[in-house]
Amino acid sequence: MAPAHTNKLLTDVSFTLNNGKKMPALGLGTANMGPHMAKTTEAVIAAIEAGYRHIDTARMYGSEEYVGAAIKDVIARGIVKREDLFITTKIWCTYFDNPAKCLDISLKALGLDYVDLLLQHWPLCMEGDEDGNSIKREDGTFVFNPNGSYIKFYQKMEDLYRTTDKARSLGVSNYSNAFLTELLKVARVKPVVNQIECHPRLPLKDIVEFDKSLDILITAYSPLGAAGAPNLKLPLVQELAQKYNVTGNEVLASYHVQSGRSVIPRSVNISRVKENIHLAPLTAEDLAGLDQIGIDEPHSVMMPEIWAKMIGFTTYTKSE
Ligand SMILES: NC(=O)C1=CN([C@@H]2O[C@H](COP(=O)(O)OP(=O)(O)OC[C@H]3O[C@@H](n4cnc5c(N)ncnc54)[C@H](OP(=O)(O)O)[C@@H]3O)[C@@H](O)[C@H]2O)C=CC1
Ligand SMILES: O=C[C@H](O)[C@@H](O)[C@@H](O)[C@H](O)C(=O)O
Repeated sequence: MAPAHTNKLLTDVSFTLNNGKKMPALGLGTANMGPHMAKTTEAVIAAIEAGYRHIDTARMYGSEEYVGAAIKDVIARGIVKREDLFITTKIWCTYFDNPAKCLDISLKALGLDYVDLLLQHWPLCMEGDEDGNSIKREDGTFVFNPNGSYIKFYQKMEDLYRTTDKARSLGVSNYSNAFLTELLKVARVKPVVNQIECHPRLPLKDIVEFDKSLDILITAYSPLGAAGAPNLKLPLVQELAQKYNVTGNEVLASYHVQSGRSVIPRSVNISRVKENIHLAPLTAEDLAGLDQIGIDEPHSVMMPEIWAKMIGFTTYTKSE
């Protein structure tokens, strides 16, 4: 008989941030919903009913309105109180000069007075249209602002954090060690989180170890390898799922949680959202085996190569 997974649930684990606040380890991602956007509300409601307390969104995703509708519903039905939830949103790169405007739009869309965590989405400054959308060239590439500074962008977010009650914690996303080092030379508010692409094919050990040494929590995005969930096909993931009687999704989430990282898988499939909540008791050997996949052949699924180069991701190879 297959050994049972632990009775411990991913939804029961939380981490203490460097400002003393707690962050639930498992969050639901809401990016790239495309034609499934309308299902976001249902997915977030299902997640909260199943015990998730952490939802990840961003102005750039267009999902905040749908997340907001779900929050309104679960609070109205008495399932949770606002203070039980941990809501993250992100300032898009076109608002580098005015993050306050972006946050106000986000809060209105979410129907909230504050978010629990506000992230700088990328350490990049982009040209935008009047709605804050990135301007793209005909070939699909983004137009960067040559005079924009990612550090000044973060400092404006610090002002927002220090002078309003609209963000309970401040963090960054897609920061390499070189960019974080430069930021920390002048930051008055140390980021609590660095949200990065991280999974067995891109373990980014250098960033994971550096951020840990600074007490900056990693949140792992694209844990399944993004659209089509290609990481579920990794033989070691399948082997560990069988060994611990869990799903591949649970192995890929437990890989982070057992290593002290939060993780934000996305799904609009309600049964997947509800069922993939068991913590697999992965051993140090299992974790090292999963890391080794991407140490041998690092592979990003999300980060455009040109962006990676601009922001100092030296271990990066190429997108699929
Ligand atoms: N800070 C940043 O720059 C970034 C942040 N993020 C955040 O991280 C979150 C997660 O990353 P994301 O890139 O969305 O991708 P994930 O790695 O979470 O993969 C999501 C995809 O996997 C599919 N999937 C899940 N389980 C299965 C299964 N058992 N079988 C088949 N397919 C499956 C989902 O389909 P289905 O819905 O049908 O289950 C969905 O298409 C984002 O939603 C966002 O919140 C992501 C990218 C960049
Ligand atoms: O092409 C760029 C990338 O897709 C970028 O837009 C996303 O990774 C985004 O940051 C997200 O959070 O989903």
